[in-house]
Amino acid sequence: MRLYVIGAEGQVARSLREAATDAPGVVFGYGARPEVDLLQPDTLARAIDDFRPDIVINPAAYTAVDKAEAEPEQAFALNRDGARAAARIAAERGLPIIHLSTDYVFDGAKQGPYVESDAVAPQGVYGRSKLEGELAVAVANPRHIVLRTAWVYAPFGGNFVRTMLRLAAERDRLRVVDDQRGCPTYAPDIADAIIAVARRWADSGWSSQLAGVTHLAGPDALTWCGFAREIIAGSAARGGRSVPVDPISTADYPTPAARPANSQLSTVRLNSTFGVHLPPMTQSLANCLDRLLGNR
Ligand SMILES: NC(=O)C1=CN([C@@H]2O[C@H](COP(=O)(O)OP(=O)(O)OC[C@H]3O[C@@H](n4cnc5c(N)ncnc54)[C@H](O)[C@@H]3O)[C@@H](O)[C@H]2O)C=CC1
Repeated sequence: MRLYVIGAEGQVARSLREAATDAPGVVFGYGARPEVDLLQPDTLARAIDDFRPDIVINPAAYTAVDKAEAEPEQAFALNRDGARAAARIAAERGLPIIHLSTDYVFDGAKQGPYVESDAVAPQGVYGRSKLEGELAVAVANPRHIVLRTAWVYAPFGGNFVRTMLRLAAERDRLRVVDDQRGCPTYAPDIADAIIAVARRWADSGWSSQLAGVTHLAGPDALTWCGFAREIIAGSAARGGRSVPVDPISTADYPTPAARPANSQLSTVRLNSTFGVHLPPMTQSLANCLDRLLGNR
């Protein structure tokens, strides 16, 4: 099975690169800027023609949620138009595409986990651009799987876990939002899940039941404050500084982009359609902290 990944250094793309060393029977190709730039789709078309994959995977995105409010053109250029171009290039070559999207397509008003058929209502530019990307991918390529993930963290890249560890080293107390709830998702778990989804697809062949949106997120829902406390406790257990984490409200921490109060994702479809189950948050966070704090 040959998988072509757009991007190489993002949290998910780099995790796929790492997973490649432990994925028998899978040959990976990658395209990163400047050679492959989704804003110049010809570069992607050439790279795909060279590599000849069985499946294209698109984790590349404009992911700066707050900055997107000030530069919507850039967000839409990549998250909608770039996504459409990648799906079309795959479709023109008879290839399926696995595309990554976000929990921020929801408004957060629901009580409990969101399922794939729930109404979408993004609160900001980033969420709107990703939602329009989902729709554009579906129109451009009927053989698509959109995997909506959430609250992504990894031992590398810009993410909440690394920010909390840095702040804990600099400050005596942390104040973290306690009225937004979501599912932290470890990028290496996303990579394993993408490979499992691709294998399922390759082994049993395409069926239209696979198409559409599937939620791919960690099984545990927490608030940012709750997650921060887990991170600090895990860090302290590995010799890091232990600092108190005080709960604050979203109103106490205004940001340019509004975020959903609840974006917990149900993974029932991921489990039943693809047979994929992500590890518990405690296990994945421990793996991340072990890598970050040098315990392995
Ligand atoms: N980071 C998060 O918390 C969440 C991410 N997601 C989605 O998951 C996917 C993966 O996210 P991450 O790996 O965390 O993102 P990231 O921000 O770590 O990486 C983004 C990637 O996009 C690439 N990229 C940017 N502009 C490009 C261009 N013009 N051409 C080609 N590549 C370009 C970058 O080089 C980088 O590899 C994205 O679709 C994102 O929207 C969904 C929910 C939460």
